[in-house]
Amino acid sequence: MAVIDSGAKVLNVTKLEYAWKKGDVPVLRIDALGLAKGERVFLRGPSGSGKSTLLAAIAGVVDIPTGSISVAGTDVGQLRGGARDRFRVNHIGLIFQMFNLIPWQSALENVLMPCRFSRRRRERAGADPKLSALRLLDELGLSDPALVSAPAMSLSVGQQQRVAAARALIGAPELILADEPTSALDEGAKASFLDLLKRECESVGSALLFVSHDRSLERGFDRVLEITEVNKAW
Ligand SMILES: Nc1ncnc2c1ncn2[C@@H]1O[C@H](COP(=O)(O)OP(=O)(O)OP(=O)(O)O)[C@@H](O)[C@H]1O
Repeated sequence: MAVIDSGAKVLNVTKLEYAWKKGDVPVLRIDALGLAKGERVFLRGPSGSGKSTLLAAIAGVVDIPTGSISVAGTDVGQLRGGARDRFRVNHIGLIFQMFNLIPWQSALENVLMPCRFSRRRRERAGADPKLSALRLLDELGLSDPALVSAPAMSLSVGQQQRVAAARALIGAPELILADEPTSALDEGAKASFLDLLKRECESVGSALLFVSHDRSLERGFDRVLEITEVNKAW
């Protein structure tokens, strides 16, 4: 069980309304959604119900004309351009379906990427970020030096997924957003990856919002939310 400080919210979504095109019917209408510090929440829901759109809004990838989203006490919607990008790398770790690794860079270089762009993440990664990256990779099951130094594109899907998780976790961002990162894995690999991810979030103190339509994965989370109950637009 994660240590949850219910007084300190890492994520606060209030009266959010979002449509992909101005004038279209909104895909998201959320009155209130919050995550406490260190809390691990499983958000499930059918295909097309707005899960990925919600994560994009929280990450500040899309603009929110109505409502507010605060992450670690900052209203993401109030940040513009480069400031929003800097905020994202400082405070949020992302694990998406396609992992978004830089294919020609090594596994280790990919994990260290947030530390290159964020002094905060670098400082929070300890005296030697490289050692932290190697520790995270090791704990996520990637310890073979040949794999650690191999270009990301030469790794298997499961290995790439571990690299993406280590990259999200390095430097202990307050919030990890994971969008179906297990979709390409078999059942056994899904469960063990998820156990590792939850354990690592707990060890670095990050809250986790894990999105999936796969209900077999929801065990062991602090809270399970059904998006069709949270998202009134659905
Ligand atoms: N880039 C986009 N431009 C326009 N519409 C989009 C875009 N991305 C998603 N949508 C639409 O928004 C709605 C919600 O999609 P979203 O991807 O958020 O759902 P989801 O619950 O994550 O689905 P899945 O489980 O299949 O990934 C859908 O109707 C989808 O067609």
